Amino acid sequence: MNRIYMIGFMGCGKSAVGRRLSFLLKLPFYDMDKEIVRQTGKTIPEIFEEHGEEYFRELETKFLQNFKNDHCIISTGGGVTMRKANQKIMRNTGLVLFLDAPFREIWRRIHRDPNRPIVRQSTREEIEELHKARYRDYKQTAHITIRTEFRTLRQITQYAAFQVKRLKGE
Ligand SMILES: Nc1ncnc2c1ncn2[C@@H]1O[C@H](COP(=O)(O)OP(=O)(O)OP(=O)(O)O)[C@@H](O)[C@H]1O
Ligand SMILES: O=C(O)C1=C[C@@H](O)[C@@H](O)[C@H](O)C1
Ligand SMILES: [Mg+2]
Repeated sequence: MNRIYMIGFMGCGKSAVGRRLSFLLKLPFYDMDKEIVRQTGKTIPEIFEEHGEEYFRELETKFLQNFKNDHCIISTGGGVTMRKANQKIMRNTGLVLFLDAPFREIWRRIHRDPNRPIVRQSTREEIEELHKARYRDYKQTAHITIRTEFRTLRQITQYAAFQVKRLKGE
């Protein structure tokens, strides 16, 4: 299959870059978190509160297993690489693009957002640890890593499009 997956920590720019890339490459765009909210009829905080994180992780895996569309861009949830099964599905069904943003920038973007259960329940130090702990999985899962510091959304999107075309041999 021929998908493009955007991976990376919360707030790294997956949705913003994914949307722009979808215009540039003329591919439909999907946001995994939004699809899960649509399918369950619950918000992410509600899913975490009512069923716990493991249940949410299971929904993510089910989404990846059952999603049928090809030739599209999928912005994933920040914890999607926690499961090896998810890493495998993504690498086997498309190109995986990791947006590597510095933690202080990520924190600035996410720390006040009430819709992020993991951030709401943790200190800055704990979230920084989580970022560190996940970093290797993002790197290992990705076909393409883009460092976003000092780059505008437009520059990141253009670079992403260039790398995608290069890897597809276009
Ligand atoms: N390189 C950048 N320069 C300036 N602003 C950026 C950049 N990347 C992202 N942003 C802004 O940071 C915010 C978070 O980006 P976005 O929502 O795309 O992240 P995300 O990875 O999809 O986060 P999540 O899915 O966890 O909510 C947005 O307001 C976005 O416009
Ligand atoms: O980093 C995470 O674990 C998460 C990121 C969000 O995209 C959501 O998928 C959810 O809030 C969990
Ligand atoms: Mg997003």
